Amino acid sequence: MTAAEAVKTLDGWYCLHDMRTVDWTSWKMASREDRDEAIQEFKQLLTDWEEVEQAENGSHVLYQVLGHKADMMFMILRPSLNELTDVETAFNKSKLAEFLQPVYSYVSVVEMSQYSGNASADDPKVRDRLYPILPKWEHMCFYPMDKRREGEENWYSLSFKERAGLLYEHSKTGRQYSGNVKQIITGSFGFDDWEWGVTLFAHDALQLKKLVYEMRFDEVSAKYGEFGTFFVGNHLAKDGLDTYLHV
Ligand code: VOV
Repeated sequence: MTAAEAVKTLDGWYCLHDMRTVDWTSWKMASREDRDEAIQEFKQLLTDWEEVEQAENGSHVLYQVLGHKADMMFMILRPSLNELTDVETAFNKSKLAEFLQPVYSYVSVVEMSQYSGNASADDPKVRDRLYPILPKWEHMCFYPMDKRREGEENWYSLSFKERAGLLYEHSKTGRQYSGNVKQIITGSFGFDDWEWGVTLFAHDALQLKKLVYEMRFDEVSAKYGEFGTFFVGNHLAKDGLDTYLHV
């Protein structure tokens, strides 16, 4: 059997998803001054990140996660892995981070696969996909995924044409959610434990469930999709931090 052809990808900003739980016990035990200092310092960090976003050198969002898996979910985009590491390290050195436990992280890069023609990185629409300013919509969902390679169900031995056809069907389902769900697909081959990260934003949380459910029936997901841990949360704006961290 001849090898199937790999699809070419366009790759944009590097991406870190960083999930933390809050150690509420030690947060409550800290003095009021220490808590205030931690919040102020964190807000300053967010202000610095906002400047990066305004200069279109990266983007970030913060969500408050439901359930025990995490409390805070950051998604941070930067032009290089080095800059992403600098952001992570600066945050880890902050006072607030002393009260947070890292519980999950995911490293990837914004990706567009070239199944339907050759998109150019000079096209402004393509640039917006590769270097997205993340939406600050009410809800966000993140999960990693693989494409199966087991017996007859091996994505990586399908021809280019077969994969392109399946992804075309996939995109038709996705497009029905245009305006209601925004997806950002990040590739993580060689970077993390799964092959892609899926990040979805919605104004109405139910739209996330409806889209992911409907896609389960698309052949590409039904036959070839394998999924990791799901995280879902509500947008946490800078001016909501005092309320969130008030004890
Ligand atoms: C919100 C809707 C939505 C829309 C419009 C959409 C469209 C598209 C298009 C046009 C393309 C192909 C070109 C490209 O842009 O890369 C893709 C590609 C991809 N998708 Fe998608 N997808 C959506 C949504 C969407 C979801 C919800 C998922 C998770 C699957 C699920 O079952 O839980 C997903 C996954 C992917 C992946 C992993 C890839 C890369 C596949 C590869 O082998 O390279 N995707 N997707």
